[in-house]
Amino acid sequence: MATRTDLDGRPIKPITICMIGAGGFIGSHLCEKLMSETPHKVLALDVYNDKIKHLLEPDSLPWAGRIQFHRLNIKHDSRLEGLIKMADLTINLAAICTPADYNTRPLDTIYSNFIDALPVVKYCSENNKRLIHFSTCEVYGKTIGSFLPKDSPLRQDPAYYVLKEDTSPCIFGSIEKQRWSYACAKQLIERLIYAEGAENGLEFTIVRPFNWIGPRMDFIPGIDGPSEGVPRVLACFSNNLLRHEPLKLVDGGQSQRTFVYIKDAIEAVLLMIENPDRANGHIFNVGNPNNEVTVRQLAEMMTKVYAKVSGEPSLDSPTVDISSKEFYGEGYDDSDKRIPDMTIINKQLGWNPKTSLWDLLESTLTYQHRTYAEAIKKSIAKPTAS
Ligand SMILES: NC(=O)c1ccc[n+]([C@@H]2O[C@H](COP(=O)([O-])OP(=O)(O)OC[C@H]3O[C@@H](n4cnc5c(N)ncnc54)[C@H](O)[C@@H]3O)[C@@H](O)[C@H]2O)c1
Ligand SMILES: O=c1ccn([C@@H]2O[C@H](COP(=O)(O)OP(=O)(O)O[C@H]3OC[C@@H](O)[C@H](O)[C@H]3O)[C@@H](O)[C@H]2O)c(=O)[nH]1
Repeated sequence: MATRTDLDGRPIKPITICMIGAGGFIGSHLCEKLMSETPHKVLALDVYNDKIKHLLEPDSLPWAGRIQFHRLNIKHDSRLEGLIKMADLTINLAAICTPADYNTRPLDTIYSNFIDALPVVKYCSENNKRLIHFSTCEVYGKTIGSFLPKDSPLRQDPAYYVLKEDTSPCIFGSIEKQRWSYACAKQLIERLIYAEGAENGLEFTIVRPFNWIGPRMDFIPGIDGPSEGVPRVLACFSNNLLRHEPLKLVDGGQSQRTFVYIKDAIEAVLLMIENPDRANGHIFNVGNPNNEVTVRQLAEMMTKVYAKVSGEPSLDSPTVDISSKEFYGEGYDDSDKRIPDMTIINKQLGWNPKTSLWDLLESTLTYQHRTYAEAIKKSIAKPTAS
């Protein structure tokens, strides 16, 4: 491998990374990138390894020896501190992060996103280890603009909706709207990490992902996940398309999101890993402000793209409306709009997303079709046990 240099032209020294939650969607892509393009070592911690099996076996892989899987639950495992001590950098991805859980399992959500992250922060701080912690764009909550009258011209003014790391407030709903249990827990762990930096000198970077999507995201209910499970929107809509069912639009699909391709976003994380002087002490939005759609538009686009990649015609009525109460249950609420400001990440790391929404959906739905279409056909054909 040719000598790699950082953004300031200095050679990059190989490091050891303790990656917690390495077996998830983002972790699997980050491990893949680190193995194929860098000399770094990864201690991969998770309760599952299905999504990184292809990187762990067989032993003849070119990166064998550079990635080591440790099956552990950070809630109760005394090996955690030792593994953090062995590494130069810890990346914490572990979390419950599917909205269907926030209002139905608020205790698990708060424990996972705040309490379980505490020892990770503590061990990094006490052992002078650098930490990259995954937070979320949900810490912004709702936009200021959403509180303006519907016909206010100010709603069109970016000052009322663009989300900036250092100036935007965090606006959540009332306590009974348990949707915000996740965002609030993430906000508090961000504040704790920031305080560890300020008072005890912890070297940290906080990442706020804005709807990263791509292959291996979540699960397809009944195929590689529980049949009653509700994953995030990409997997929900993929599941509907694979089963030739209408896509369900929660409360009419009016909420807006910006989607970024996982492979673009992983480039940003690699820049953070390899440019500590530029990344330490910062909170970074990582998203694609150019890929904004309403959820309804996302459904329409996915329907078109899926017809193209599968060669199967779409339904006459491809979508159906459903109330949030019916879909998610009591206590659901939603972020209205999420446009990331890119000033800080541009200035510090020179990063910009590249992939359009159409292109990222095309490669992702090609993957979904190739991975799941046969299994779904078989599961539908199989008579159900009586
Ligand atoms: N994907 C996105 O767009 C997005 C957006 C905002 C924030 N995030 C944040 O990024 C991080 C990773 O998200 P993801 O999309 O890869 O989710 P994911 O659910 O695919 O990955 C999380 C991984 O953490 C593991 N994990 C959870 N609790 C654990 C524990 N106690 N011990 C060991 N492992 C544990 C899970 O098994 C899973 O493999 C999360 O913190 C999430 O909140 C992701
Ligand atoms: O089948 C579905 C699923 C979801 N939706 C809607 O689609 C939108 C996006 O839903 P997602 O499940 O992807 O989750 P959200 O964007 O609301 O939150 C996510 O954002 C950032 C991360 O922290 C988390 O991964 C998650 O909380 C929501 O408005 C939701 O109500 C549907 O209309 N139909």
